[in-house]
Amino acid sequence: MMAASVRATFRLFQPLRPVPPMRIPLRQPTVPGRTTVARTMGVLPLPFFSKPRDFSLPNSSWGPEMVRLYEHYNSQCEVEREGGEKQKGPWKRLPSYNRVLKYATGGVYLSKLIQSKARLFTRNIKEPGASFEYVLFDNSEEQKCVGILQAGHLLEGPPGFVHGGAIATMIDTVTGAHATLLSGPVMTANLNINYRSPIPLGSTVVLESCLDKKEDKKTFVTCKVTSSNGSKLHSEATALFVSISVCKILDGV
Ligand SMILES: CCCCCCCCCCCCCCCC(=O)SCCNC(=O)CCNC(=O)[C@H](O)C(C)(C)COP(=O)(O)OP(=O)(O)OC[C@H]1O[C@@H](n2cnc3c(N)ncnc32)[C@H](O)[C@@H]1OP(=O)(O)O
Repeated sequence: MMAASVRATFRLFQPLRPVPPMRIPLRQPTVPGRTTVARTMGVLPLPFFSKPRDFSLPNSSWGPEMVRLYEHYNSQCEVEREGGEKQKGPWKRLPSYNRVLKYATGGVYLSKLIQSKARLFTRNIKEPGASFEYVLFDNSEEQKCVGILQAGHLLEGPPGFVHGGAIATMIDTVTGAHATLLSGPVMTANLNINYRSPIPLGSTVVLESCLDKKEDKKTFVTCKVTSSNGSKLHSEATALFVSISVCKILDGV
């Protein structure tokens, strides 16, 4: 019953794609002598206006390498043309929330309607810098997605190094977000990782996901994890994502 009503609601939010945190203006520009309040104020209850936290923005726990790489890609999200005019650049920063529903159009509202405790596990350690600090950038023209990860102290596997499962999680996150952008809703069907050299805990690494090929429901991507200056290969992976319908997820697959 619950699944059916959620499914009906979710259809309104298709297709799955990122949205800016707030699409509906709270207030429209004030015209002298007239107070204008967005019409939607009467439609949506006030708590729905709270802005979700975007975890992909710099915070005080980010080290110099994390900040440097963030700035490197972020500076290419908007480029200045001759004459000073700004236009979209080749890269796009992807926002990052603590609940998957918030990625869908209108999902911020849906996320609040469904009072589930479910949270995206890469974004649920309260202490900044303790686990996965990451930001994703997408380059649709080159069909590439890059993740910059600073691996915190709670991700330890072998003493002083990052746990292989945490590395797999981040490869799945970067390739999964990339495949979603390429093909819409997908699930990981296969993830194959070769761990080449350990990642020191606390270090910043770069994950680069590239489209290999698309065949009907299948999206094949490859991923490389390298040190922040690209000199060391830490891991390489291939992944297969299979397109699914959102209704299937809501029905419990
Ligand atoms: C703003 C940003 C936007 C982005 C916004 C994203 C935000 C969010 C961020 C978080 C990102 C986290 C990303 C995590 C992503 C998961 O971690 S997903 C969780 C882990 N994965 C699972 O639990 C999947 C479990 N498996 C399944 O549900 C089903 O087996 C599958 C994978 C959906 C496939 O089932 P199906 O739809 O029935 O597919 P089926 O018809 O059997 O097969 C289709 C084709 O795929 C092939 N295939 C299926 N499975 C396999 C396999 N394992 N190996 C090889 N081939 C296979 C079949 O042979 C078939 O091939 P063809 O015959 O067509 O050539």
